[in-house]
Amino acid sequence: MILALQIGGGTIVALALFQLCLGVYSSVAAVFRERRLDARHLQHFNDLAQAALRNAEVDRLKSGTTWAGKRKFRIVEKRVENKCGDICSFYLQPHDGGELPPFLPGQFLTFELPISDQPAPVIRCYSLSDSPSRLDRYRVTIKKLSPPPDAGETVPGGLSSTYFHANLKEGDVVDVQAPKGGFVLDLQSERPVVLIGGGVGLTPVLSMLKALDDAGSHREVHFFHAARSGDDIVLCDEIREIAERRNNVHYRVLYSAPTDACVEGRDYDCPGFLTVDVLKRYLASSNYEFYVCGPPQMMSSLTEQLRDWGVPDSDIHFEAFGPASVKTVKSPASSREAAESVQVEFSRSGKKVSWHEQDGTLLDLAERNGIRVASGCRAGNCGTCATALKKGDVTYVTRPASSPAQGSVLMCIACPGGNVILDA
Ligand SMILES: NC(=O)C1=CN([C@@H]2O[C@H](COP(=O)(O)OP(=O)(O)OC[C@H]3O[C@@H](n4cnc5c(N)ncnc54)[C@H](OP(=O)(O)O)[C@@H]3O)[C@@H](O)[C@H]2O)C=CC1
Repeated sequence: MILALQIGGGTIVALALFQLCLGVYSSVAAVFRERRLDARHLQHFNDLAQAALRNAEVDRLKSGTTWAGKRKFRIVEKRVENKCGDICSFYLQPHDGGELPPFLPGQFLTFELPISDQPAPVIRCYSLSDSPSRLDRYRVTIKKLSPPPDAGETVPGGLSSTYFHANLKEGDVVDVQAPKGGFVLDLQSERPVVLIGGGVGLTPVLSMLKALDDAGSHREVHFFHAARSGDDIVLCDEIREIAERRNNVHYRVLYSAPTDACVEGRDYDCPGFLTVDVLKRYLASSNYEFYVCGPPQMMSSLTEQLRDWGVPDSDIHFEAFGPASVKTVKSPASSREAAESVQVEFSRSGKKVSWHEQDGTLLDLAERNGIRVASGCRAGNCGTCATALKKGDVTYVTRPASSPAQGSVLMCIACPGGNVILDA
């Protein structure tokens, strides 16, 4: 009921704002038409009206008119996206038949999956890969993670991605938390933007591109899409369709291991890895906003190279799920003697343990000592591992996607800054 009222209220506010902007735009347009002023002025007012709408929408989303906790969604379509068959899109609609709140481009959904043999629901985050303006269904695009080729049979594949691919089918219902995440495109900016997607990491940046397209943005956009070959690449037709329609959007594909069937110049633009040297071939300068999502090695090397090229940190936006791969902050202990340790007390479990730099994050330390802490993305995005800090300070090894509640810390990306007591 509250949810329905919230959504209804949000929709009414958005509609009222839309009508207001439309009214202002129409009357200004009429005046300009009468006075026979040129089309550039009309375009300017059109842009202003659109910007006002975008700002209102961003404010509404930031204020959180979505849903609390988990909500049931039905898988209405499952679509294999690549030749290898290891990447599938899942289209989701609310099982309650209610409204689908919009999201910010780049955000993700958090799933709670009842995987058999697991002591508790498995929590995983997947980026939304479609346009934020689509209010009929959400889409996530998931790669089935296989064990490394030389791992033998002892190492399992990705727990959650295997569950999605092998167990979930059209008609099934899943528990989903509302869209969240701080890796979002700044829709208010007018600066040129570079969107970089490596492998299935293209999903959040594809959503960003679609948001710009839907908004009719005139921003200069360069989309770089890195994949192994034509067998692995996904959703490129959707990007190509936008790039062909819009002069301001430029699309380049890189294959690191093209097969014999891949033709350079037709299927892809460059062989090899995406590096800053490649970017320099296509970009006039480093003065762009960069949004990067891909495999950890690519994220680390590319963000480092961008910094060396002189791109300020404020213009480098990235996201990685999984153990922190792009370090933005020095671990507190890196400035200390390796032998020095601090005491970590897990008060609820009644355990006190020493922490050294090699112990990693507080979540790693807790798990190694048999302390169960619910966790999801392990990258400071989903907030599942937020735990009350009763005493002491922590330092984050990567930027948290959003600040945890006052007095809580995200254990998956936190290291102790001295002796600490945690409510775990
Ligand atoms: N919101 C998020 O945070 C999301 C994150 N992801 C992450 O994106 C990643 C995508 O994985 P996957 O699809 O398997 O990607 P791939 O392993 O297929 O990698 C994509 C491309 O990047 C290349 N690459 C590897 N290392 C580098 C490097 N150092 N510099 C430049 N390019 C490099 C690969 O080359 P080669 O393989 O030939 O070495 C390949 O061509 C996953 O780690 C996933 O967790 C995915 C979705 C959403």
